[in-house]
Amino acid sequence: MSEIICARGVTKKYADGKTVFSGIGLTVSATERVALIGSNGAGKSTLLKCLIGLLPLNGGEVSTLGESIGIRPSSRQLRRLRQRIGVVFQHHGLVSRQSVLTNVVHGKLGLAGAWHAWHQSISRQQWRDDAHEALSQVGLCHKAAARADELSGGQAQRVAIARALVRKPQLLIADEPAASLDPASGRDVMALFSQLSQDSGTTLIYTTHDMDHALEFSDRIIALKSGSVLFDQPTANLTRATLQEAFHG
Ligand SMILES: Nc1ncnc2c1ncn2[C@@H]1O[C@H](COP(=O)(O)OP(=O)(O)OP(=O)(O)O)[C@@H](O)[C@H]1O
Repeated sequence: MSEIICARGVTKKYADGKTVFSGIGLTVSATERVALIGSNGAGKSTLLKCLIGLLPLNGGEVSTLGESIGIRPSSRQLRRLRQRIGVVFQHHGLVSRQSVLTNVVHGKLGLAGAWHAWHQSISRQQWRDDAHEALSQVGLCHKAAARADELSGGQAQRVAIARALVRKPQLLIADEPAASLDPASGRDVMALFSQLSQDSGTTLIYTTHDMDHALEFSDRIIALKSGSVLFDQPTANLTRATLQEAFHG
């Protein structure tokens, strides 16, 4: 299987001088579903952002989707990279007063030639068609005309997933996508992510504190602890007891 992420010796410090992690190495293969676990402050979100160029590194190298991100990636490299990645955060970040469809169309912004395309009515219709398709993938076509602030938390998170999918990404990144949802809605959202990534062969990397979500929806689990990788194993080799080590002591 081809590698789509290869990180070596990755070190990250924030401006206050605190080192979040150092010397992290990992690879992710195409079509893998990877759960990143660890207790609060372990550095999961920071590592995700480093892997996709949202945060600069202080040391080491990352190659993601063929783009080498060193300490100073060019803005062109970062733009190319971001066009091929869909990101979903814990808080959906929808524009509350706009329709669900418009929110999904927003996922197209930032793609190459997006503003030029928007000024051509054929492309605009194409974008709406793509947004409807993404909404049907998350089972919410019937909500296309609703305002975003009329949705439940679980529905809003599914719309955020559709907004990421409308870019037809090669890599889906989800930072605690279920953390603000009730247990049933959270599980539904994770099951949806997992299914969509398997159906389309899209690589999925997500962070979670929920051991069931890690065990049920990943092929591999990477645990961060005390600034380094505690373990990086196929999920089939792991038990709840091993996962607990990532959260205690
Ligand atoms: N912008 C920032 N400036 C300074 N320190 C930061 C910043 N963002 C995060 N940190 C610190 O970096 C460390 C790792 O934070 P990060 O959010 O990556 O951890 P996490 O594992 O995702 O935590 P959680 O599970 O609570 O979301 C924490 O100590 C945090 O306080």
